[in-house]
Amino acid sequence: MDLLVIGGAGFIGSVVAGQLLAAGHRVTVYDSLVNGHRAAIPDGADFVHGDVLDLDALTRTLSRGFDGVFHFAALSLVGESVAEPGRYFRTNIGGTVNVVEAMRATGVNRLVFSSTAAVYGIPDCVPIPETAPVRPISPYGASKLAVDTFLGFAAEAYGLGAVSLRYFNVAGAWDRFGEDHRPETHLIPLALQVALGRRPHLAVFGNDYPTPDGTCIRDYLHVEDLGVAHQLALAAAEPGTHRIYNLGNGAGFSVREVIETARRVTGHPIPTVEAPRRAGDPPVLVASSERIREELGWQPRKPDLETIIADAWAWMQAYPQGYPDE
Ligand SMILES: NC(=O)c1ccc[n+]([C@@H]2O[C@H](COP(=O)([O-])OP(=O)(O)OC[C@H]3O[C@@H](n4cnc5c(N)ncnc54)[C@H](O)[C@@H]3O)[C@@H](O)[C@H]2O)c1
Ligand SMILES: O=c1ccn([C@@H]2O[C@H](COP(=O)(O)OP(=O)(O)O[C@H]3O[C@H](CO)[C@H](O)[C@H](O)[C@H]3O)[C@@H](O)[C@H]2O)c(=O)[nH]1
Repeated sequence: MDLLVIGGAGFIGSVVAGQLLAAGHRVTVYDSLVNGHRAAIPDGADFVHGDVLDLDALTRTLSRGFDGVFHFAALSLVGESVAEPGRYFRTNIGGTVNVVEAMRATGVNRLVFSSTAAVYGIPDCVPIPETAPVRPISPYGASKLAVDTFLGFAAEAYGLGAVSLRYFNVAGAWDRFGEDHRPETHLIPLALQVALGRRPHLAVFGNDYPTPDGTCIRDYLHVEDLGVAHQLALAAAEPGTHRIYNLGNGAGFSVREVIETARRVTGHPIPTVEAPRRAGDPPVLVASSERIREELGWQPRKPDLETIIADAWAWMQAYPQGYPDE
């Protein structure tokens, strides 16, 4: 197939683009490089340097003809979104409306969209199924929920076949592709940067949450398993239908448990300091992924936290400075 990966220079998009090429598809990456890296675009992919806010450039790109679109391009830092809601709504909602309008104008009708666990806010119960109430507590989560709502209407009005994948916490590495956000804000890569000697210590954001050790609990998912889910989702995208799937392993780990595991994997003490809570963080997020397991046969191959952290660590040791600067 001929596939467009929007945001394919980023962490998850580059893994999916690489996996699609390995599966024999033709891949074009569309990315503004605002946060991604040119060096993360897989060899063998065509590259268009463009912004999702540029409807003309998107339409020109899509008019080459594609069998499907993966849309990863977004701003995705919960804390930053609390300070800058306008920028988040413009890029995440406006950008996706442009993607869908450009698809409609060019007759491309299968889309896989990166949604998030952040749409659920503070859940009533865990693990969280797709039927749980959606009550985001950050502008980031609200922007992704608005897109999920829009995709339902677009499926009906335009005959779009859309799948929203609501990822929980993604980590790990695949092939030569790994996590290199700048600034890095995610727990696992930050812990590993401490182990590598790039940072003196790690801050633990909040120790008074209503959890057994007082720190936040998350469901960590290997990026390799997430990538496979995208291929299943594209195959399941039926014109006129919008499907939603949660993606996680169904097991929660506290911030302290993640740090303990990173200590074991790296053999480094990883010193920590206690810090205040970070704005917009729900205490517990754990996925029920029963729906995608049952309907699409998705099965994670690397569900355990130790493997996820070990793969991220191997990548970081191979590329201690991350991707080369542009
Ligand atoms: N990392 C996670 O744990 C996680 C969890 C849930 C959902 N998600 C979602 O998955 C997607 C990918 O996440 P990631 O961690 O790979 O992020 P990332 O920042 O590494 O990748 C996003 C890519 O989109 C590009 N981009 C951003 N704004 C753009 C614009 N206006 N025009 C064109 N390109 C633009 C960036 O340059 C970057 O290459 C995001 O939509 C994010 O919200 C991520
Ligand atoms: O230096 C740090 C960094 C993080 N944390 C804590 O570690 C947990 C995980 O934080 P991450 O930043 O790694 O991940 P988030 O849960 O904030 O974010 C992820 O899940 C969100 C859904 O809630 C969004 O989808 C987002 O894109 C995705 O990166 C949180 O409790 C956070 O407070 C720390 O204690 N110290």
